[in-house]
Parts: sequence; C-alpha cells; structure tokens
Amino acid sequence: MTRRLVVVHPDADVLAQAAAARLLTRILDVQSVRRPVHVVLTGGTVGIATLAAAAQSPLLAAVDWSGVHLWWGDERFLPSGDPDRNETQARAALVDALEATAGLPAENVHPIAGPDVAGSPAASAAAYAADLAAQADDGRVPAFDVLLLGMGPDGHVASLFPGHAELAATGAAVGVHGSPKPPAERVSLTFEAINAARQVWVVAAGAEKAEQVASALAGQPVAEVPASGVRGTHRTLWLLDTASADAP
Ligand SMILES: O=C1O[C@H](COP(=O)(O)O)[C@@H](O)[C@H](O)[C@H]1O
Repeated sequence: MTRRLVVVHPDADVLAQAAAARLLTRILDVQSVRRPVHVVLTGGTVGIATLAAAAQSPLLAAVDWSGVHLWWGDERFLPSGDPDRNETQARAALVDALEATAGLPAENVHPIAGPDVAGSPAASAAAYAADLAAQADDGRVPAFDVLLLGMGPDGHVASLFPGHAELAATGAAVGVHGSPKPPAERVSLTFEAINAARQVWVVAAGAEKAEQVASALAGQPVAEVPASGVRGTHRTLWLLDTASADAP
C-alpha cells in the first residue's frame, strides 16, 4: 500500500537542504539492496536548489554514482545548452560535477531531446520513451526509485497542466503544446510513467502555491489540480515550506 507523508520545513532554503539530504540517503539506501538506482530530476525553483544543496553535501561521496541513472520528469522544448532547459540548470547545479569528478557515466544521464536533436515535441517524447523502455525491466519505464516533482502555482507537475489534453496521455512520455508557462512546447512524463515510481516526492515552496497544495492534498480533480494525481507505488512525499503548507 502506498503511504503519503507531508513534511513541512521552516523555509525554502531548509527545504532544499533537507530534500537533498533525503535524496542522497534514499540513493544510498537503495544501493544497499539493488542496482542500478533510477532517479528522476525536476526543474523549478526548489528542484534546482535541491540539486545545488546536494552538490555541497558530504553524503555525495558515499554514493556509487557509477550505478545511478538520472532522468527528467519534463523538459522545455529548447535546444541543448539553453539556459531555460531543466537539463542545463540541473547540469550547472549538480550533474556536470558528478560526471566530471564523481564517476557518473555520461551514458547514465538521460536528457530529453530539444529541437536541435528531435524534430518536434512528439518525436522527442517518442525517443525518450524508447530510452526509458531500454532501461526498464517491464519494457516500459523503470520503476524509478525516487521521482522528484516541482509544482507550479497552477498545480501543474512535470509539464502536465490543468485542463490540458496531455493529462490523459498514455505511454511513457508526451509532447506538450500550448503550455501556459513558457515555453509553449515541452515534453513530459505521463501520469502512467510518474505513478510507476516507487517513491514520488513533490517539492514546493512559497505562499503562491499554498492554495494548490491544499487542493492537491484534499484530492481535488486532476483536471483542475494535476498534482492531485501523483503517487508512488510505495510512498508519496510532500516536502513543503511553511508558506506553501499554510492554506489560505
Ligand atoms: O516549468 C516548470 O515548472 C515547474 C515548477 O517550477 P517552480 O519554479 O514554480 O518551482 C517544474 O516543476 C517543472 O519541472 C518545470 O518544467
């Protein structure tokens, strides 16, 4: 049975520090029982701050990074190296350093292709689904050991936005058009893929997210609050700061 836990931190900085320590500990825990470890990263404010905090953690050196695969929950459909790509920001915060000095193999890093590599968001989604399938025991998606998600003030997770058709997409990944948050074109894991993860952690901070945090935790319809629909097969964690946990 899946368990849900809500943990409230004093502020966004402590939240990022705690999420980083929790993430590295989770990887260590999994490495004590199986390999490889599959981790899904998120973009967004707290998501990237969490990676930056992990980069400074003494726990980093305890992980065997040669046995870790890194994925993304979504990507803005922008060319490689664009500063607004989630990949670019994650690389700057942590991933490049892991490759350069901690033994993370480049082939274990699985970015979502942008327009310099794939002709369209749909083509990128198809390529990403194939990459996921190649690493999956069931030929679909790996049972991610931990999948991080940010949440927007509109309740979106990954690039699954309220009222959008992609909420109902099947398969592992979907091309997204008309995103209300720029850029308009994106690629996202589907709910099917997200909810195949053993553990899903939603990280959110700030008063502007409080209403949607409360709605998601209350189980409002996914079409209105996509964050309502995420859960890990073993555990779902909501990692919040006091502002985002303080419903109006
Ligand atoms: O565009 C995105 O936004 C969300 C949330 O970002 P935040 O800055 O409000 O925390 C993020 O989770 C997603 O990965 C990203 O593509």
